Amino acid sequence: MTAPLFNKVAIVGFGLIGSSIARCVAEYPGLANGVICVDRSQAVCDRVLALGLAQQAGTDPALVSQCDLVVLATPIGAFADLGAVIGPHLREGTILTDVGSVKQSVIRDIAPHVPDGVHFIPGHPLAGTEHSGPDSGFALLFKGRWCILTPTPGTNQAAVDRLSAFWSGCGSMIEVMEPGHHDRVLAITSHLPHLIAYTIVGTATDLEDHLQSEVIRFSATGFRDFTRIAASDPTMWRDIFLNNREAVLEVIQRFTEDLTALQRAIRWGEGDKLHELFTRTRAVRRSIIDAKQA
Ligand SMILES: NC(=O)C1=CN([C@@H]2O[C@H](COP(=O)(O)OP(=O)(O)OC[C@H]3O[C@@H](n4cnc5c(N)ncnc54)[C@H](O)[C@@H]3O)[C@@H](O)[C@H]2O)C=CC1
Ligand SMILES: O=C(O)C(=O)Cc1ccc(O)cc1
Repeated sequence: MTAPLFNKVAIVGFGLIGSSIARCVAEYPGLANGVICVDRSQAVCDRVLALGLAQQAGTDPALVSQCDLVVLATPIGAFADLGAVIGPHLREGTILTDVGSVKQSVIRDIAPHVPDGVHFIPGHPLAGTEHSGPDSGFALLFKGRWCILTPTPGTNQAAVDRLSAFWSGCGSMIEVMEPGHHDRVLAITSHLPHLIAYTIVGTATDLEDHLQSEVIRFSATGFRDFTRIAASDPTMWRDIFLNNREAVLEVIQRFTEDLTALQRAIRWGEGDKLHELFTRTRAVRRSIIDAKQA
């Protein structure tokens, strides 16, 4: 039998994503011999042990010194402090990665704390839900989903290959990308849609208060889909918007211009304009579904 890719994996921040990775390690052979949980919440550590998701769990960052793969999976606002407390405990040869939704800020916050001989490879699985905490994870979360790695120039290629193999073993497809490009792509495909969902649900709730009406009670499927996204973790999303500020502001500007053009088309009864856009967007949806089935 060949040895697993890693001996022990430390997962720092054991919520939806961290616990899903741990479940992959438990369920899929060849990834690692064991998992150590590091979480600032003792209640989370107790729950992780009760669920049998790690062999050891605690709040002490020094636990990472036993591991050859360390995955940071807290909200990204915690990364700068976390880098400072974890850095001194990393062993030479260890791969340090993360799952944060923004990549340039993560590199800014973590890289200064990475000791020589430790391979820092930022990552982002494009998979998740609106739920949080160790009970909400599941091993199939990453199956058939992209995982983007954004190594900086000079990163050891063997370490990148080893981390790629780990994510492949979790069921992901791997893409390597420049961090700034990642942040611009995610601003439009993930961050703006979440901002729109938060806005629509907020607007509808305000309207409901104002009109003393039942906007939410009679909401149709479209609105309900937005409420799912708008139920996502407030701390995580606050950190994403504050840390991908420029790219998000840029896409908000573009979106606002396009929305204004639609507003004008509705005001002036320009049905052809509306129809042409809706035809194009329907084709986009179909191409996404076709690509998934291919
Ligand atoms: N939720 C999602 O759909 C996705 C999230 N991500 C990224 O994954 C990361 C984690 O997200 P979730 O798993 O949803 O979060 P979560 O809220 O489910 O879990 C986060 C865990 O981190 C712990 N934590 C917070 N600060 C800490 C600190 N300073 N030290 C140690 N532990 C700490 C919390 O106690 C909690 O157990 C975020 O950076 C997010 O951007 C990436 C892809 C999808
Ligand atoms: O729940 C959803 O629809 C998501 O979009 C999950 C998600 C949230 C954040 C990410 O960085 C990646 C995926």
